Amino acid sequence: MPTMMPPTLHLPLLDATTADLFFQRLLAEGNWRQYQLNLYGRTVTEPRLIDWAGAVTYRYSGRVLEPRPLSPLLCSLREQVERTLGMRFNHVLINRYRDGNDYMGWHRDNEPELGSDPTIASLSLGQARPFQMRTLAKTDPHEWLLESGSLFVMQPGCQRYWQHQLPKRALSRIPGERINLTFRQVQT
Ligand SMILES: O=C(O)CCC(=O)C(=O)O
Ligand SMILES: [Fe+2]
Repeated sequence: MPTMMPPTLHLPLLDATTADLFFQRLLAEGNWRQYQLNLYGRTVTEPRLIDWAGAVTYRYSGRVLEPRPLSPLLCSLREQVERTLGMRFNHVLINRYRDGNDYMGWHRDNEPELGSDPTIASLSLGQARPFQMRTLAKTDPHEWLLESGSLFVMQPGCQRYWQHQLPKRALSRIPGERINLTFRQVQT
């Protein structure tokens, strides 16, 4: 049976020193919020903190993320990502995982506002963490280690035919904090 791989790119974008500098500055400047979600009638606390910025409203996971200007720091990161990929992005969703207990379960980024088959560019800063993808048939996941400063790109096909997750891990393996920025193009 042939092994299918999702159409992704994984490349180094920032050196370790620069990545750490951006990590520290984002930690300090972020407007971090931990949300409560309503899951089948139960209220659960989301196992991570989030922040965002973008020129347009983005309806994400049952909430409305109002437009917010990108800080100079976020503009500079977006510019590096756009220059590297030759693409434009008008929104950035920022996830902060305090340690291995924080995670994001299996999902697709398939909100209608992202268009039918988007490219999503994901920049990792801080603690390296495994990231997994599996087909909709839930076949064995592929796994990558997303290191600080690396850019992981989910190209068209990924949100249509694959799910992804950032799994929970023992604190002994994942003691540190990670920030992830996902650059998206929200349709207007
Ligand atoms: O933290 C990550 O690497 C994944 C984040 C993600 O999947 C998302 O924001 O939709
Ligand atoms: Fe996602």
